[in-house]
Amino acid sequence: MDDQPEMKAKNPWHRPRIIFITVLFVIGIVSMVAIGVVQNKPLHQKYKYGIVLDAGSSHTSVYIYQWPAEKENNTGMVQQMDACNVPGVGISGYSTEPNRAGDSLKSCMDKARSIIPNHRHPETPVYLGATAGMRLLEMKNAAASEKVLESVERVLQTYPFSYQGARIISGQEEGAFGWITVNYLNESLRQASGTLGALDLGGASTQITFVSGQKQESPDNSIDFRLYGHDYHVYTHSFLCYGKDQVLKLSLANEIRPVHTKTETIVVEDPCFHPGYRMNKNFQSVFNSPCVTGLSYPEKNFVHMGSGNGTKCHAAVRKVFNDSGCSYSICSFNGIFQPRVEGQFGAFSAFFFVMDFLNLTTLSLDEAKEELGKYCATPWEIIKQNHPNVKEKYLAEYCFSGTYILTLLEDGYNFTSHNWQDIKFIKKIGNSDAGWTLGYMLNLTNMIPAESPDTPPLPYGGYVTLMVLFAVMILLLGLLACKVFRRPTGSAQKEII
Ligand SMILES: Nc1ccn([C@@H]2O[C@H](COP(=O)(O)OP(=O)(O)O)[C@@H](O)[C@H]2O)c(=O)n1
Ligand SMILES: [Ca+2]
Repeated sequence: MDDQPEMKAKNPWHRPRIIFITVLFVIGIVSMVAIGVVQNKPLHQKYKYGIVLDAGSSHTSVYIYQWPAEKENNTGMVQQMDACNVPGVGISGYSTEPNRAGDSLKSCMDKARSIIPNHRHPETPVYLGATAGMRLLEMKNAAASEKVLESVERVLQTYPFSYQGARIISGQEEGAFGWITVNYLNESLRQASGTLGALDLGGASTQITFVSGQKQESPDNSIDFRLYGHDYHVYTHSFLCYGKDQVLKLSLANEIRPVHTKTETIVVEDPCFHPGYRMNKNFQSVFNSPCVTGLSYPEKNFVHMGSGNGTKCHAAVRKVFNDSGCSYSICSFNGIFQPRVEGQFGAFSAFFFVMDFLNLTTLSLDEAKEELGKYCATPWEIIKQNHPNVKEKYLAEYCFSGTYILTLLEDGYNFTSHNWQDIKFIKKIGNSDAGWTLGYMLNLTNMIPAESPDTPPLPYGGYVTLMVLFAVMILLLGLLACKVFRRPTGSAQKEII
């Protein structure tokens, strides 16, 4: 026993052996980490793509989505890669020359073809969903709406993608998919609580959709979802004709009716347009919609004259809501069942565009009303000077649109100054626009499973961090062991010397 240290000290291979073992040990650890990292990270992130065309009443937008090829069932994975606004009017605007509807989509579809990698084209689904503009055209002229859909279908089929159909979606689908979109993007679908209600304002319809704990009294307004293992009872309603462009017609028609017979030159004084605003318009532009009934003298013109009075505008806009005749315990308007609004809401599309233009998105309800009153009373000349780059047709309508939005939310949906702060006016969540298109695609590609998908217990980043930590720990322990192992040898050598 006593001569053992002496034997070790005399062995000339002892030191190189320790070095050799240590080097092997370090190489082993480094290799382990490297293999772990390489094995678990795809060298090139592979993406898949999907295209949805939102054929709205006022215009068409083409949305391109992308997601990592291997993770399509995880929430938050699908993101908007690009959005393209089709030039010109919405497809329902081509009812008299349907072929132009398809042609109008070409510039945005060419762009989609150029930005999606070629090898992915054949597997990239393309969906077109048409909303309230086409619903109205179908009511007015079913043959024309059919021709428009055929025209867009013909053009979409000429692209190298996987064409999946062009159809008019229902108001209920529009509301439900808008709700899915905002909650998918908000990542609230994994936790059963705290979903975001969805408020969508278009040109020809508006949708309200939210999870309600109250009794659903009307089956038409109730949808049950099972998503990622959670059940949701969702209230939804779409008001056809209550998009901002159709309500402008409805409210103008209300102003025209009492005056049109009295005089030869018909002057319609409108509190929702600025003082000094004066425009010749024809009846056709107001009474050409199935939303506006009653009077029709297409040949007649009228002078649309602004008087800029917020209070009177509010009173005029209120007239488009029918508050009598609710056959349920509680209604929004026009006899439609709606439980009390609950929770946080995301208000997007024209809700956002208008409120953002008017700088009202962060104000309280009372402040918003006051600011809007001042804006409406501002002379038209000054408004034009302040916004030289905004098209006059759109600029002229913001007082009306802002008043309609506040009236719809307060008098229609029954929001109050107490829960006004629960409405968040949003355009995007992350990089993706809020709207029905993403939810529509997620549903049609089965990317939202009913049950929660199995996921690795650790995300990739956590896995790598743990591997590195363990490797460093083993390395340190190894070095420590070497040191301990060498110490008695060193002391024994000293003793011998
Ligand atoms: N930058 C923009 C884009 C659209 N908009 C308006 O947002 C609305 C979009 O409606 P839409 O074309 O989706 O119509 P729906 O079919 O959804 O009713 C229209 O009233 C547009 O005028 C806006 O105010 N500002
Ligand atoms: Ca829309």
